[in-house]
Order: sequence, then C-alpha cells, then structure tokens
Amino acid sequence: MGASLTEVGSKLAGLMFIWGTIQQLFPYSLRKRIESLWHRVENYFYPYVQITIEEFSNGKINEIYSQVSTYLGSKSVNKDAKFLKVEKSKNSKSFSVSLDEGEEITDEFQGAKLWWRSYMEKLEDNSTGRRPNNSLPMEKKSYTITFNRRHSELVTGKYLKHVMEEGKAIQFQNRKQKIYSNNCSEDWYWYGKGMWRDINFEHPATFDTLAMDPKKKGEIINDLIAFSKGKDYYSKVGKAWKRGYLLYGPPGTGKSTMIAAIANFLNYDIYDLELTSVKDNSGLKKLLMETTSKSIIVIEDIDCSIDLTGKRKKKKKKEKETTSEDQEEDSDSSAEKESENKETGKLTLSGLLNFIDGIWSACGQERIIIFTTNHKDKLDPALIRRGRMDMHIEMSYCRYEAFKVLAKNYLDLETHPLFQQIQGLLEEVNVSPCDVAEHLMLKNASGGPQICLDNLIQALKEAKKKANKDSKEAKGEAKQKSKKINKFSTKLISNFSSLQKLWK
Ligand SMILES: Nc1ncnc2c1ncn2[C@@H]1O[C@H](COP(=O)(O)OP(=O)(O)OP(=O)(O)O)[C@@H](O)[C@H]1O
Ligand SMILES: [Mg+2]
Repeated sequence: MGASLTEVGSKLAGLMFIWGTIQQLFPYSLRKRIESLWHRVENYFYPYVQITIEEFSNGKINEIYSQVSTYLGSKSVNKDAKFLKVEKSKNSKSFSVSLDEGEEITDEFQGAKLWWRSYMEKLEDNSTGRRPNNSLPMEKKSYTITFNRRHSELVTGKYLKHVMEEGKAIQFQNRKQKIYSNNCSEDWYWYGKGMWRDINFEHPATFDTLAMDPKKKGEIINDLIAFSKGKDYYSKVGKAWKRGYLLYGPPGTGKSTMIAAIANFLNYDIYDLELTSVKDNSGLKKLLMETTSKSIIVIEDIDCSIDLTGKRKKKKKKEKETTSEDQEEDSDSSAEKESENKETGKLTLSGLLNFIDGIWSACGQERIIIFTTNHKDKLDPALIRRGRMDMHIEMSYCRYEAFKVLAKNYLDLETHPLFQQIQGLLEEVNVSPCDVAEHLMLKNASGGPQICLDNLIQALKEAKKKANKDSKEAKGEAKQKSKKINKFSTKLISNFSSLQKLWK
C-alpha cells in the first residue's frame, strides 16, 4: 500500500503542474469546467482521504493521540507490523506496545479497510540547532489514517469513536489502581495538589478469598456486573449511574475486605472519605467534584465518623423546646434539612444526603458509594433508604461455608476429617472470620494444617464455654432482678393494702 501510494503521489504532482499552467492560460468559465473534470479524474486515480492525528495540538497534548497509540499497539501484536516500541509508565501496571516510526498496519471496520502509519519528525531549528519551542519535545509525532473516500462518514462518525473508546478501555485496564484519602493537611490543598492525596492500591483481596455464604456472594457479584454494564439502562430510566452499598456487621467480619474485593473486581479506584476531616457541606461538595468516574467512595464506620444520626437533631430540638414526635420521624423533609444547614454551617446530615444523591452527585459517572457500620440500627433511616444505599449487605459471623473458603485459602484444604467437628462448633459459637483466619495462619513451616485445625477447635470450644458461662450469668442476673422486682412489688402491694385498711 505504501509504495503504490507514493507512486500515485508523484503522478499527481505532475498533474498539479499541468493544472497550474492551465489556470494561467484559460478564462474563468472554462477553468471551472476543467476544474470539475479534474476533480473527477483525481478521485478516479486517488480515491483516498487522509487524516492526521498529532501528539500536540495548539501546544497542548492531544488526548486522541495517546488513545490511538494504545489502540494501534493492541492491534499491532496480531498484525504484520515489524517494528514496535515497548514502554512502561509510572502509572501503568504493565508495559504498552506502540508502532515504531514509519511503521504501518491495516485495520478493518464494518467492511472498510484503513491504513495507519506512524510518523516522527525532528523539530530542530536549522539556524540555531535548538528546538523551536522549549515546552514541546524535540520531535513531532503523529499518526495518519488513509481510507477510501466513500467511507468518510463511517470513519469520522463511528470508527474514530470506536478507536478512542477501545484505547481508553485498554489504558484503564492497564493503569495502576489508586486509593485516595482526604485526610491531608491544609498545606496540601494550598499547594494546588487538590483535596485528595493518592497512593497505589495493592490490596490482594478478591471475591475468591472472601469468606461468606456463596449464594450471597454470587448475588453481590451479579449486582456489580449489572451495574458496571448498566450505562444504557441507567440513561434509559433517567437515573444517575451510581449505586450505594451498606455493609454492616460485627468487627472482623470482612467489611473492609469486601470493599477491596469490589475495587479489584471492577478495577475501580477508591476514595476513602474521612468525614471527621470535612469542615462543612461545601467542603464535602468540593471533595465530590474532585472524584473521578469508575470509582468507589467509601465512608467507613459511618456511625462513628460524625454524629449524623437523627439523635443529634432530636437533642437540638429538645433544647429549643420545639420538638414534636412527628417532626422527629420525618428526618428527610427538605425544610428540616434547610434549617439544619443554616443552624450549624457545618457538615450536616442533609449535606451528606445531598452528597449521595443530590444533583451534584451526578457530576461523575459509574460510581459506587459504600458505607460500613457495626451498628446499622444507629443510622438515620433517611441515610440508608433504598435509592441511597441500594443494597444492604450483612457481613456475619463465620459459619461452615465461610470456613471452607478460609481453609482453602489458608491451608489449601478442601476436606479434612476435623471439618465435621468444626462445622458443629461454628453452628453454636459466634466467631468472626477474622478470628478463624488467625487460627488458620501457618505460623511456622513445621506446624502443618492439622495443628491449625486443632488450635481452631480448641479456641471454638473455649468460646463456646465462655458463651455458655456468660449466658448462665446473664440468666442468673435476670433471675435476681426479677426476684427483686417481685419482692418490691409484693411489698408495694402489702403497703398499699395496709394504707387502704387505714383509710377505711
Ligand atoms: N469474610 C472474610 N473473608 C476473608 N477474610 C476475612 C473476612 N473477614 C475478616 N477477614 C480477615 O480479617 C481481617 C479483618 O477484616 P476486616 O478489616 O475486613 O473486618 P471489618 O468487618 O472491616 O472489621 P471492622 O468492623 O472492625 O472494621 C482481614 O484482614 C481479613 O484477612
Ligand atoms: Mg473495617
């Protein structure tokens, strides 16, 4: 293709010379006629269009260039390209392949054939030997794409969009995941570094290593898949493309681990939002606006982060002596939210509700919000109602199914004669997966799985004994209490009847 195009090009140059001569010799009307004839001849001999995509456009990085580069790199591996370049940037997980200078590949799209070529031109000023603009690199890189004129609409409409989307998706998959924190000093913000500080996210948790009921796990995975593929659905039903998950349960049951597993499953970044570091509602909004799409915003231990429960409002209203039962229940009313904002000028429940599903919450796409708590009952119902927290996931104590996952992960065991005994004990005792996992850790090489399982059984038996003792004590206390109450009430009744007698 390259050689034939060059030949045609030199022939065209000759014809151009003839056309210049004609322009000088002939009158306007005749020239017009010849011109249209010329275009037909030109299209007949050279029916191609060429588009150039440069690395820099008007002194700024041209985003399309890098996406095209990634796309062509991915295509080139299976094609006939001979000269490729391999690069790895600080922010990518693995290396990326791209076409070397002068290399060509062909691509096909909906029946259209396209020829891509990579160019690099040295940008040296002949007189000084220096680059013309110090802020730009020494070379001008570009790609050209050549295609038949009849495919112009397809290429500019669909094909280039397809190239950009594929390139972007490959770059997204290849990037290093980040975890962002807003818990940074004021200076950080004033140095112009934004409101979030990031580091690479390298948590190894996956859904395979997460110990929980397999049915529940399956439901969560399906929900996440439906969400991540739901772009068209969300736009069809007119909803912002986001989803909220509430993870609740006792300490050590895997809530934080689940967040890491979700992030790894979807390849999303995490924004770990520390509410105690947020000054007011507008600060919260600014933080939201600085988050990116395809990310998870996490608020851990939401019940402890800040007093956002309905109780704070109740307390305030009591102080003002304006409380009424009905008003307390209706914590979601907008008038109430408004007044709360004005009263405090700080971070409020209404600010947080707006953060989750106010108009501003749609400033990015494909976003997940996760709250975790040990005490679901302490949270304001408005905060966790469906639509805000769409799925409530209980992370519970370790039962047999969850134990089997841990045993496989930690000890490579799928079955063992001691499993049956452990199953029985796990039905009777409430222990967190965290505690079970601790006993399954092979602390020294000579230990072996048998010792770990023995240790676990021992610990479970002790926990069972303690639970029995505690419940006996609790029963005893309750008995004592009821005895006291009975005694007190009999005394009260006898006093009352003697009073009655006296009265008579
Ligand atoms: N369901 C689980 N599956 C696998 N590992 C678990 C699970 N639950 C706990 N673990 C292990 O226990 C450790 C603590 O778990 P994690 O931090 O996820 O608990 P948590 O529910 O977030 O606790 P907290 O309420 O105290 O924040 C983790 O490092 C993990 O190794
Ligand atoms: Mg946690």
